[in-house]
Amino acid sequence: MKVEESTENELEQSEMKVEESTENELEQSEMKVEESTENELKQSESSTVMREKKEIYLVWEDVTAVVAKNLGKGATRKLLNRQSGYALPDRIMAIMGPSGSGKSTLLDALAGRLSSNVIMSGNVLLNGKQRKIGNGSISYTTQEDFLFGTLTVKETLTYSAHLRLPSTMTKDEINSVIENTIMKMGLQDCADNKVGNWHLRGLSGGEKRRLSISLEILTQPYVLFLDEPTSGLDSASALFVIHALKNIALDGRIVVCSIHQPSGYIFDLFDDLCLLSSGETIYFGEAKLAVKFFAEAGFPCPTRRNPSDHFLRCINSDFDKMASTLLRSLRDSAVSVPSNFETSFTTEDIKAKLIEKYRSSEYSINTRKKIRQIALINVSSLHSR
Ligand SMILES: Nc1ncnc2c1ncn2[C@@H]1O[C@H](COP(=O)(O)OP(=O)(O)OP(=O)(O)O)[C@@H](O)[C@H]1O
Repeated sequence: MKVEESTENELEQSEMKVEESTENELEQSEMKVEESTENELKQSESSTVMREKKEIYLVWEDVTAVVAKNLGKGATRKLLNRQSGYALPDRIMAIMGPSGSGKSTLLDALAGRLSSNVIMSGNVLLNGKQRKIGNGSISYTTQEDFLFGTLTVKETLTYSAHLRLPSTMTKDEINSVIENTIMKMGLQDCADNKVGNWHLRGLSGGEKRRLSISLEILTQPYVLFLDEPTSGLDSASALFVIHALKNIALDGRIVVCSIHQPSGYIFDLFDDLCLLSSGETIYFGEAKLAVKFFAEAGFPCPTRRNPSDHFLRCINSDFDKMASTLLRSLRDSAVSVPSNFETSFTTEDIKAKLIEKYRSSEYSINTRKKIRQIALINVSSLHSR
């Protein structure tokens, strides 16, 4: 009897154990499925932030910006006059022009961050809609670097990433975004260096600028606006910054930056050019075709001269004073004055000719055509982030 009882007990117990363990296993496997589905969902949500490539189109048409003069007593001053253009993904655009020509104003108008005293008319549309910075689609980097001197590069990015990336992202995913950003911006060698401040030796100017840009690309905005990203940098650091921006553009983003006077190497990296003078368009189109446009307008770029130097030499009125002083001294010393457009025309004349020429040129016609074509594309709307 006892043997029978114990065998029965053992059988019962072993059956219970099997049932229990099967139940546990089932529960565990159910939990695992739930967990992995949740993880997959989270991953797909975060990969939207990490890898999303969209069709994006930025167009602006007849953008005019005006400020009141004399404390608003009627008179106004035009900062931009009927600017039209478009920017496409995978391309980097330079807004160039002499100081005060309206580069920052145009950038502000496109990014929707004009000062309250500036009145703007015309349209700026991103995928057919007006947008402002602040929803994650658009980022804007100013000339100044606002960074904490006591944090390292990695710490700076980590703080910002945890504050700005979606809460659905796991720690590992956030870390991978940070690592990718560090690689993309070439900050690997200084990732553990402190930013530095007035009493703490830290990053170089170029590294600081690349870190500032890194903070903006963490959230993978569709459009990046940068105001003079190379100002104050030596030529190698400036080239590094523009190279990094070009790589960001090639990731399916639109990159538009104002730049004062790029070196030949840097100019060659730009796909598109918007050349301004006194708020007027001198040229808008492919950067490499600008030399052809200037030649067609009667102001060919001398061989072996940096095109951007030539363009600014033609439209920067500051050269007039220098040219007239030089001419006077040549005449006084009875030296024959060389005859070229630089001595035959004032920059005001050259500017007027170029503005006129551009308005009736194929470049201007093509720009309008392209803007109309873009308006007809049924682009998907962008997510606000
Ligand atoms: N909010 C404003 N109120 C009044 N005038 C303004 C305002 N913003 C810009 N301006 C004027 O508009 C002109 C163009 O300024 P903007 O900053 O766009 O030029 P820029 O080409 O970027 O010059 P820089 O290369 O020197 O930065 C300047 O004469 C400037 O004083």
